[in-house]
Amino acid sequence: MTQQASLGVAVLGTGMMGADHVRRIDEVISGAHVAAVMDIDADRAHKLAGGLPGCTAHTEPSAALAAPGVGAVLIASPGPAHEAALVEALERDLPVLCEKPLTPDPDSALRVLETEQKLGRRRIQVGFMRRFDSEFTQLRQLLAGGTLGRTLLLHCRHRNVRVHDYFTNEMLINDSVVHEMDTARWLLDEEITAVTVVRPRRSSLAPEGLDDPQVVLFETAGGAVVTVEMFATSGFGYQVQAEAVCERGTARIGEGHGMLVNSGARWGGEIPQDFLARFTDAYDREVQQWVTAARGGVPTGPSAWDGYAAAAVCAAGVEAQATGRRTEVEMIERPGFYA
Ligand SMILES: NC(=O)c1ccc[n+]([C@@H]2O[C@H](COP(=O)([O-])OP(=O)(O)OC[C@H]3O[C@@H](n4cnc5c(N)ncnc54)[C@H](O)[C@@H]3O)[C@@H](O)[C@H]2O)c1
Ligand SMILES: O[C@H]1[C@H](O)[C@@H](O)[C@H](O)[C@@H](O)[C@H]1O
Repeated sequence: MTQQASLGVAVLGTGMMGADHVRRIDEVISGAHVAAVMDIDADRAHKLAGGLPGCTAHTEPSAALAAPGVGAVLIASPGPAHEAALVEALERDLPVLCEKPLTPDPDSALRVLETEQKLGRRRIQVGFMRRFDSEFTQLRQLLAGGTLGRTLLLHCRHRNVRVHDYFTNEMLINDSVVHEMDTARWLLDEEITAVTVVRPRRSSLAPEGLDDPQVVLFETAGGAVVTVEMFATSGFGYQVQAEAVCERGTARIGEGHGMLVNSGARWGGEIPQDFLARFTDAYDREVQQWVTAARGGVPTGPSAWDGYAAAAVCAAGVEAQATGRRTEVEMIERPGFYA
């Protein structure tokens, strides 16, 4: 029996997510190693590569993709840099795991879809990691099984402790609510057709220029309604929760009932402070599944189509937010290639 070679991954962008994925591939994932890292910050790339035997450091995506031993790409640079990197990876016929967003707008996402279709096989997986979280998976199975009947409503809560000072209203949709756009499409197995945004009174603790919290409402093709409380500066913890209200019952996830401690006349537990802590297992499963598929041929996780659909819903969300009006989502028909 021949032993399959380890997959050499080039990681583009070595900030918070990129560095965490490098650690993950190095320490957790089987069947892969980090063969190259790339960042426009040369020091950052060199420091990271220094701790990894055989890994080369680069400041240009092309150089990293062409580096010795590279057979796959993980893109963790900021969204605006994704399109060029994706197209180059496809031109080299390399499997790609691209952190969300696929690209920041529907037109550029469409160009990526077209390039992948021309290649003739799926090469892209998008980093919507919640699809690999055990609670989200369990909820999807329950809803798909039909014992609770049709899903009528999905209530979501997405709370971050804090955000950078440069976080804007648009980013609240494109960076944060984009996750609910994907999870709602995936949990309900239908497209989102319209978006409305409501702004309650603004928290005095939000950075200037950010109206926080906001409530985002999606309507789906089959008539379900999804509400998302997005509170980016909750201050106390990172919480991602969902409750499906169905014809014959409800189901809730994300309550965080980990260990409860009784002591000193109090009871309580801990709330994770960021996504790296809350979704560690999901990121591990996401990357392992991608590596396994990349070595075997066909990616099975969220596709470029899912990235495009989320970008289309984001565009409607940003317009709804700016105008205060219900905004319909404009999307192309799903190509048979992504059936
Ligand atoms: N799935 C998730 O939960 C999750 C969480 C956070 C971030 N993200 C996504 O991951 C990506 C990176 O986010 P982050 O939080 O790590 O950002 P970050 O700001 O911490 O890091 C970005 C890194 O990319 C580098 N960079 C900038 N321009 C570049 C370019 N053109 N090519 C290569 N590198 C470049 C920067 O120097 C920096 O090191 C974004 O797409 C973001 O939306 C996903
Ligand atoms: O970029 C981050 C990331 O995608 C997190 O998963 C999300 O919870 C945050 O709101 C967002 O700002």
